[in-house]
Amino acid sequence: MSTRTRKSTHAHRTFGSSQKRLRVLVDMDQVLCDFEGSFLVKYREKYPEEPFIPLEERNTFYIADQYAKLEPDMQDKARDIWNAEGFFLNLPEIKGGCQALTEMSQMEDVDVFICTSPLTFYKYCLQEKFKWVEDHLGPDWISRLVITKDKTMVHGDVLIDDKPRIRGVRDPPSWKQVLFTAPYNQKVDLRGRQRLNTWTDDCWRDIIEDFKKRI
Ligand SMILES: Cc1cn([C@H]2C[C@H](OP(=O)(O)O)[C@@H](CO)O2)c(=O)[nH]c1=O
Ligand SMILES: [Mg+2]
Repeated sequence: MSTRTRKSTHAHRTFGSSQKRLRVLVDMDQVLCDFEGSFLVKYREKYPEEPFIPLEERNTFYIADQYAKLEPDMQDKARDIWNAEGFFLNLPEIKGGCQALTEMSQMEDVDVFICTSPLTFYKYCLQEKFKWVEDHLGPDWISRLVITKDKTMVHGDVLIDDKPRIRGVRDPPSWKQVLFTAPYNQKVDLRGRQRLNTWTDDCWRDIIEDFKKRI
C-alpha cells in the first residue's frame, strides 16, 4: 500500500462517515427553565394586592405587554421581577427537560447546544444563565451554551423554542423551529412547524429521529 493510499484510508475512517450529524439547539426560558411560573409566584409575593394574570390567560410572548394593559405602571412592576438578582439562577426546571437533554446528547449522530437570549438588562441574567446550566446539567454543558440576541445567526438543523415568531438578520434561518408549547403560543399559526408539548413523554425522541432521517 502506498503512503498516499494509507493516508486516505485513515482520513476516511476519521472523517469520512456518510452519516451527517444533526445539530439541535434548545432554548432555555420556558423550554428548560420555568420563567412564567416563577414570575407569577414572585410577582404575587411582591405585590399581593395587585391584579395578576393567571398562566392559562397569558396571551402575549412578552409578559410586560399583557401586564401593561392591566394598569399603566404594571409593566415596570413586572420587569422588576425578572431584572432582580437571583431570578434566572433560581428558575425551576421545566419537568423532564434536563433529563431529555442529557439523553438527546447521547443519541447517535446528534449534537445538542443550548441557545438562549439574554435580557437587555444583562447584569444578573448572563452569569446566572451560565450557573443554571452548570447546576442543572453539569460543567460540561458550559461549552454547549450559546447566548445571543439573534438566534438566526446560529447554525443548526432544529431549534426547540417557545417564541412564536423568531426573527433576525438571517431569513430564513438554517434551522427549523419546533414550537415548545406555552400558554401564549397555544393558538398561533404553526406555519408548518411541529409542536412539542412536554419533555415527559417520548415525543421529543420521535421528533429528533424524524429530523435525522431528513438531513
Ligand atoms: C422579558 C421576557 C423574557 N423572556 C425570556 C426570553 C429569553 O430567553 P430564552 O431565549 O431562553 O427563551 C430571555 C430574554 O428575553 O428571557 C420571556 O420568556 N418572557 C418575557 O416576558
Ligand atoms: Mg424561550
